[in-house]
Amino acid sequence: MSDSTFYINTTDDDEGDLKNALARREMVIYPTKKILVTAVATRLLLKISDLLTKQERVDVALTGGGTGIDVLRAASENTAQGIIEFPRVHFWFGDERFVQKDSDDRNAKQAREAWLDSLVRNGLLPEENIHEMPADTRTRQEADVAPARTNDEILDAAAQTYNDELREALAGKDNPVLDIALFGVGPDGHFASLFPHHHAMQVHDPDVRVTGVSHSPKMPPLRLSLTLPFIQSTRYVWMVASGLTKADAVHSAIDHPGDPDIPSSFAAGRHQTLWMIDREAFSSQQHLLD
Ligand SMILES: O=C1O[C@H](COP(=O)(O)O)[C@@H](O)[C@H](O)[C@H]1O
Repeated sequence: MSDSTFYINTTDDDEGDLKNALARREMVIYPTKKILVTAVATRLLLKISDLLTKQERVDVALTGGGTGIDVLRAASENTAQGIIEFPRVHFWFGDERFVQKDSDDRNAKQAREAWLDSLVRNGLLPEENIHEMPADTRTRQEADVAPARTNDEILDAAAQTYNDELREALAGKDNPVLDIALFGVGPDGHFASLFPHHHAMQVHDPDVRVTGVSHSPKMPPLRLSLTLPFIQSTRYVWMVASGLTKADAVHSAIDHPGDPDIPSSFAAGRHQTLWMIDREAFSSQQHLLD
């Protein structure tokens, strides 16, 4: 394969049901991780700017994870930031590690350090436009010795808090959903904090936007996540993956839409479902381009 960018599938940008959304998935393959994260950051900024010409505010869910945070770092260096009226942009999170607010594990802390804090410092983004998921207000020691039932109750309350914040904030929009949601993919195929066969995958009620995730197979064990129905109500769902360790997961997600073994195979947006990956993450599907 040459060092070019490849597009697989196309979408007609029509609204459709979940089956159609899964059938209309697009994929863009970039030659390197560096080009990938720059391209995703640029696309994100341009899409926000485009949407702001048509609507009053834009709501974006950010992701944690190595590649996801690199995208935000790339956004912080991108001159296209200059075309965006950030006071009309609200940043949310697709999932969060339920740890103390100052923990380096928190996706929100990493996202702030990579990009959001610099927007606030430079007077571009109002602090109140950053909607962090709740943090664990207990000490780590207290959380470690708490009974599972207590943890579940605390997680449920935290999920309800973020659910209500989303519901109230989005209520004034013509379409009370997120506009763009960015997600990373784990080697096990998880996205957000939705892990294979985990109870958090069983939420089907579209009014339940957020769920607690206990006993996460990836550390830390307590998490919060947007639910599948809420993610699938989002207009633009963008998946980002890089590196050889993600190749099998990406392959399975694309080959087997709607497979509970691979949560990211359920990723779908109402207008667009776009996978953006680098060549290493594509290596299991190389035959499609040969
Ligand atoms: O724990 C998480 O993992 C996924 C994937 O992260 P990566 O480092 O393997 O790219 C991430 O998307 C999610 O936000 C995060 O909480």
